[in-house]
Amino acid sequence: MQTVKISTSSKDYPVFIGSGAIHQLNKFLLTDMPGITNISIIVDTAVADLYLEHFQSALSGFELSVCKVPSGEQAKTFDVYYEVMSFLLAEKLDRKSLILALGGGAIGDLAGFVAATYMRGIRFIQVPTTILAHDSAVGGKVAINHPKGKNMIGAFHQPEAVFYDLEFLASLPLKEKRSGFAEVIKHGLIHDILFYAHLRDRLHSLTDLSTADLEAFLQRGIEIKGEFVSVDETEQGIRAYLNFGHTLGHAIEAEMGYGGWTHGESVAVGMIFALYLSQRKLDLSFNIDDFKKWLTLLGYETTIPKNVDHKNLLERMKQDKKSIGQKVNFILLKEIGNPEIHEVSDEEILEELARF
Ligand SMILES: NC(=O)c1ccc[n+]([C@@H]2O[C@H](COP(=O)([O-])OP(=O)(O)OC[C@H]3O[C@@H](n4cnc5c(N)ncnc54)[C@H](O)[C@@H]3O)[C@@H](O)[C@H]2O)c1
Ligand SMILES: O=C(O)C(=O)C[C@@H](O)[C@H](O)[C@H](O)COP(=O)(O)O
Ligand SMILES: [Zn+2]
Repeated sequence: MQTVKISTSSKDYPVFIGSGAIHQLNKFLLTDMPGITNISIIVDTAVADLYLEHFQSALSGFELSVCKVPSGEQAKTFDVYYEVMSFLLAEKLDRKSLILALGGGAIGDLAGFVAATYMRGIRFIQVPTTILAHDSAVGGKVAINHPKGKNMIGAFHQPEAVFYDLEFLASLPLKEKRSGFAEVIKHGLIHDILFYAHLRDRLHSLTDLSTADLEAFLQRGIEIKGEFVSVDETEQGIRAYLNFGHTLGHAIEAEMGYGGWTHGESVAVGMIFALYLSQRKLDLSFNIDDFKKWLTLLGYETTIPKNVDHKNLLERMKQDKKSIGQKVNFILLKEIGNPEIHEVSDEEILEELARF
């Protein structure tokens, strides 16, 4: 098992990565988190069917309750948030209680936001079950969506630890593997040209990946994420680089109706768009056609669907959290591994969307 240490201004915590990682959780709770009164597991129904029994059998000596929520983006709604809050109150969680988020990024984001706001903040642990969650479980961004925009209601609240048991990943459908790998590729593009080159070299299919490769890719992704978060926990500056591909990506997700396209599928298209803008505005030297061919081989879409209205996308991008005074800011690349934030005018965005 590997451990990556995440160090932020509000908290330091470990990310345990490897097969069987959840079997270390009980010991961690007993030795590193004294005084826990009771624990609530927040889990989506699909993950519960697959893994809840197995997960619960790894825990003993605690008063446990289980709160099941819908799977996918349906979990990140105000109604579900309210239901979970009501559940925790009924279960009498207090300020010494613990929340365990068992699931993908949607569950981590929801449960983390619940933990951040229940009685003004209680402790939680991330137990990610998707590839994508190598990103979402680390760094403390927690949120639910608003119909007007992704993650519009949220907080920064770091977990006490992350237990990333790679055995969970075996049951992931291909679509979800693809979604997760978009963020792995993002981590390479924004920060580590050698890692990106290594991914290009090794990743020809998402179905025949060796466990060793998968583990190494996820660990490197987590390390890169940790580097940004440790310098800039609350996104005053360079943390925004982790948003590469998300300006358009989030607009696509919201415009298509949350869950229509997965987060990673939308981010992949958003990254291609940001690469075109990077060529236009920063003279990025990079073969985008070749990149698109690679993504196509891996099964990604490489442009927005024909029926999506460009003006609607622009309006959504104006509500992105990086937009200031209705001016849209994109994360662009000067070169691979070297991101910058740049304002892009409405005219430039619409022109590039028309060409896209
Ligand atoms: N907080 C952050 O820093 C951050 C970073 C990236 C993404 N996100 C958020 O994460 C969410 C996407 O995360 P996700 O892709 O993990 O989504 P998810 O939690 O919706 O999981 C995707 C689907 O896979 C299923 N699933 C989960 N684990 C499984 C398993 N082991 N086997 C089979 N099926 C499984 C779920 O039930 C769901 O249907 C988005 O809401 C995105 O905004 C947050
Ligand atoms: O951790 C971050 O910072 C990121 O931007 C990581 C993204 O992959 C993630 O999707 C995040 O939730 C987006 O944040 P938002 O602030 O744009 O909602
Ligand atoms: Zn993301």
